[in-house]
Amino acid sequence: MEQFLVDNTARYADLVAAHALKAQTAALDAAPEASPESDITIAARLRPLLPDEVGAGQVAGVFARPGAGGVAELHEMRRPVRPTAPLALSSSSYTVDRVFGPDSATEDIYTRLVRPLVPWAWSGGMSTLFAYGQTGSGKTYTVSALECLIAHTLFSGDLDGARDVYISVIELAGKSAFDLLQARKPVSILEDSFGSTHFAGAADVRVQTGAELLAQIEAAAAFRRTEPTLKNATSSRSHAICKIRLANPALPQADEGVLYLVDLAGSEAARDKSAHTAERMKEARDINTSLSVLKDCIRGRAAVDLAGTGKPAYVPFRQTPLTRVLKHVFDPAAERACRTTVVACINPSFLDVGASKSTLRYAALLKGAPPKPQVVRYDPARPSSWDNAQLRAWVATGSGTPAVDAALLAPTETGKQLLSLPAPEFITRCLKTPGVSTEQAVAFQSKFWGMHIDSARSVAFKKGGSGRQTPADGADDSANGDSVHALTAHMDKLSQGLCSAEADPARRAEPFHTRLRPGMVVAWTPPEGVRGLPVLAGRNLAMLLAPGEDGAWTAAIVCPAVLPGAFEVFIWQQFSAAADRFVAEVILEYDVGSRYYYETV
Ligand SMILES: Nc1ncnc2c1ncn2[C@@H]1O[C@H](COP(=O)(O)OP(=O)(O)OP(=O)(O)O)[C@@H](O)[C@H]1O
Repeated sequence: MEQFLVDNTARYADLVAAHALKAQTAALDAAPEASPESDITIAARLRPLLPDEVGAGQVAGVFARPGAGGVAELHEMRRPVRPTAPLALSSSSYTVDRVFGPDSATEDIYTRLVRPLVPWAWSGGMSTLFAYGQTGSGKTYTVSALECLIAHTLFSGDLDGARDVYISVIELAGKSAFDLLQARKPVSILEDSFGSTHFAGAADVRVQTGAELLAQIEAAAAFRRTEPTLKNATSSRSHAICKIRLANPALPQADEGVLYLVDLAGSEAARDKSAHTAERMKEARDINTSLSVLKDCIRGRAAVDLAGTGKPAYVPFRQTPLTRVLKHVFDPAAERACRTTVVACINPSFLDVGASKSTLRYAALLKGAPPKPQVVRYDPARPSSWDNAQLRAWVATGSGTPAVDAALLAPTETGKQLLSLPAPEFITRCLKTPGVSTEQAVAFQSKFWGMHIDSARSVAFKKGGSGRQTPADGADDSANGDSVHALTAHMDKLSQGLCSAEADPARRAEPFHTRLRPGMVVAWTPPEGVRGLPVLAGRNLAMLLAPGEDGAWTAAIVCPAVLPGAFEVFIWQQFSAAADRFVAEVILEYDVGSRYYYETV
């Protein structure tokens, strides 16, 4: 096909020129400008043909429709079925918010569509910029230039107030994630019990000037893996994600702003891969897999927009690390408002019209109305919904005798912020109240966390029941309770030795009580009035250590840890209990990066 096009380049160019003439005389339907209120804006950027492409006789096959702002036109010429039939053009058009032609500068894209993301994140919102398109279409070129402009705006002094700015940069390749600010140290992508995504183990560097921010981005770029391919001499073989966190020191109780800048790896058509080695082929497979899940999420998100029809929506964002990071863009249950700008990058060559069509199709699909963020309403059973006054009122009545002084425990924090507080800090604050013992403080912290876990579980069940996201996208609900307090999402498959699951799959079907073994984590029922052990109001976990006499087991307490959603084994807090106190197996995996256990989804 490519040879057919090359052989007929002159005819193709004539047909395109004739089409352009017709289009100019026709009335052009002006595409609507991107609404400033819209939560997602889509740009298409057509890069210029590069000198070597022009040298090879390639011509453009994708154009910005003149005067129409947001319409891209593509022209294909197919080999006729009958050799004597005249060559004809098949033209199609796609509408996005704005199409930037080959002469447009990155500053144009920034001013029109990207700049509004910065004040949004500055004021505590979540903003995301991502560029996608086929390999060699200009994603890295565009994102790097936009990063410079964003760094300038963040430190220009034009935005109200002061923010502490932190940056992390990671690379996602297949199922692995690497910290580009720590010389490619492996990290994990974890989801906490509030549904937020974390780069566990990644550096989070504070920067105080635009130059420092850019220096970090440049340092990270030096560690990003690129390889020469047929299409691009410096092809990125992975997705790069830069996360800029904006903390407001004047309002510590407010949500932090987050700005994600994502340069996706490019998709490759079969002919782009003809010279790939086995290793390049594997990379290409991983890239195409994660991009195809991204497309499924785009499709799912579009289906959510049709939710008024009663059609249940399925957005499979938990399937790959990439879509887990971009979850807030697609998640129908997201609680935080999020603004997104997508730049669909296009190589305009007539040889790549098929790939450009696919890029534009998904861009157009993203243009639908975004899922509305849910309003977090006060729920007395849900600590993460409490403001400071509601939290303090509960502490005054729910912390035992003597009551913990709420002003000392939570001077400014909301319920969600107190849940995020490291356990030792929580306990230290409780101990500031005269008369409060360590046991009381530990039990109170456990009760508070237990309440959060239980409320998260009931939210997950409600969502499942309403036909929205079902627990953990098909996770084994009986084993892990639900998707919300199953926070995990390990990128690297941890070895069986680091996982509490039964290693032998055949044995997993056996009744739970016949499978008890050292290392297994179980939910258990503590006896009434047990003393000296932290007992949670909700589910209690323990790790079995060794069988004892009369069917009893020695076990160690497993408690919620400092990092939200993580668990740690209190190996020093052992107890002995009859096997009938153990009610279900709970599968935890050990994360080497954070050194905590996480429940598997
Ligand atoms: N708007 C543009 N103006 C001029 N040159 C451009 C433009 N966009 C991209 N290029 C050039 O095109 C080539 C490919 O660009 P880039 O590496 O950004 O592509 P990519 O989409 O990131 O590719 P991959 O997915 O393979 O990493 C580079 O040489 C780059 O300098």
